[in-house]
Amino acid sequence: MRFDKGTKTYPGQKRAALDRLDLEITKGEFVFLVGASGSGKSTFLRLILREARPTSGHVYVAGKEINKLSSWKVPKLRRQLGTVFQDFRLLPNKTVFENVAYALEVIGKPRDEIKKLVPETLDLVGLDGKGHRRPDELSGGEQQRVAIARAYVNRPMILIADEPTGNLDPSTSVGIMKLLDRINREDTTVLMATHDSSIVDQMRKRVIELDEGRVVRDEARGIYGYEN
Ligand SMILES: Nc1ncnc2c1ncn2[C@@H]1O[C@H](COP(=O)(O)OP(=O)(O)OP(=O)(O)O)[C@@H](O)[C@H]1O
Repeated sequence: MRFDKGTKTYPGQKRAALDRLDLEITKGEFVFLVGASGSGKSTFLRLILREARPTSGHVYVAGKEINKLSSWKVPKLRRQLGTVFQDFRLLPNKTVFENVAYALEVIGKPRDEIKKLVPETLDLVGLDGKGHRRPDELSGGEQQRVAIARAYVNRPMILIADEPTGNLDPSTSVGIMKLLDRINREDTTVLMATHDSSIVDQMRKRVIELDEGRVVRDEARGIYGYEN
């Protein structure tokens, strides 16, 4: 993924939420996106997901220029991007198995493949034997594992995680990070926006810090590096 002077100014705003960003994230990297509230992290992720479009400059994701992609091709792009959020976003009336299977049903995967892929992925995230439960019968950490399974079941090129440990206690968060690290080792790019300084300090991965829409720090094995 690459930003070439990628800029986003929201309608009616004077200041750009992202200001001429130049950076590249290559396949298989693990990247933390940090920065104070309002620094532009969500806007960065929204451009990649094409939930927003750059006002100027270029953003390339999975070899495509985001702004040139016709809207009917957007679902195909999003299939290559798994997403995980702070608030899990599971379907409450579906079981764990159904939540994960749903991600494959909507893209038209055949039933026999779904039957194979879902248990495999639940196993990978440490939820084997819990497929029949509903989200309210799981701990927060387990619910986040379901969300990760759902994001990963289709083996996306990039996993985007927006504050995935934001609702979890520190030891549960460590378990979630081990899982994201494992997924990264399978050659999936992981891009994680976070305010969790202890996680960033423990992992020592690439850290990109934004401030007022600009990159103010980009370190290969960085730390969180600023006060919340
Ligand atoms: N829809 C919008 N309309 C106008 N301005 C917006 C919109 N969304 C974000 N902004 C502005 O763009 C800037 C960047 O916001 P953004 O949400 O990307 O920050 P963030 O780093 O994700 O913050 P947080 O850590 O609080 O989620 C802020 O100044 C914000 O007020």
